[in-house]
Amino acid sequence: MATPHIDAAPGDFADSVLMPGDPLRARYIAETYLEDVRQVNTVRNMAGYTGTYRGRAVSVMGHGMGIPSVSIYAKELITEYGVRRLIRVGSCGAVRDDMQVRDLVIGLGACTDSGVNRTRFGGMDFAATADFALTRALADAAEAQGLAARVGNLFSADLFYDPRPETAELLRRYGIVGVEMEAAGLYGVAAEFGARAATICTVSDHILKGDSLDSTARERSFDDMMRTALDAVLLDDRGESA
Ligand SMILES: O=P(O)(O)O[C@H]1O[C@H](CO)[C@@H](O)[C@H]1O
Ligand SMILES: O=c1cc[nH]c(=O)[nH]1
Repeated sequence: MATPHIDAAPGDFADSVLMPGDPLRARYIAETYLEDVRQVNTVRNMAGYTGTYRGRAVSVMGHGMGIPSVSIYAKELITEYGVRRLIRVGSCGAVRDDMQVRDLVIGLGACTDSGVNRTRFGGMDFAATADFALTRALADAAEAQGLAARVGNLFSADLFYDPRPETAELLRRYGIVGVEMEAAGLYGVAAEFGARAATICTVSDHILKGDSLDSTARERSFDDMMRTALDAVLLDDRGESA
């Protein structure tokens, strides 16, 4: 049944959904990697598509920017459309000395300055962690393609433009592998509503070194990440049926 934010019909989404922040990245993934693809969401131009990848039904849909936005879409996909697996395919900033633009990172956990998980978790600190098997499938899929992917803690920021000059250095000291804006919220939604979630990101900029990719590159050049996420769905299927 349609929601205020998704006008798809029941059954329009596959059980596994890749979710970039950018709906145009969703369109690129659908048009480049899926067969028999059709658009299943149009509301607010938050494009959603369903097709097949190597014969398996997969959906891809944008989730917008920030935890409030991803929380709406993830919740509705899980509770109204029966989605069981959500893989965020994002961009992120790097802070570590040993990282650079285009590195791949997988978010085993996600720290945050957002209060949403305390709100949902009775005022206590919720450890926002990805689904282990799905995370392992992402790591295995990257390795199978010969790609190096760093697995670790993300930082999901409420503010893209953080006014605190000390934040990036603090995150560097704690070994944060990527600064983005949604994973901690996505993991909280998945825990609340009983689904499985994971995150893979491509480094789009280095916050301390000052390197940065342009918007076109962020929309349509993260193919290693996209293929890794799609292959991870297939690998995860094998784990679930074992
Ligand atoms: O490129 P996406 O997936 O949107 O991810 C990152 O980019 C946006 C900020 O530019 C935020 O959504 C952040 O999480
Ligand atoms: O949220 C984001 C995404 C990319 N780079 C950042 O610094 N933050």
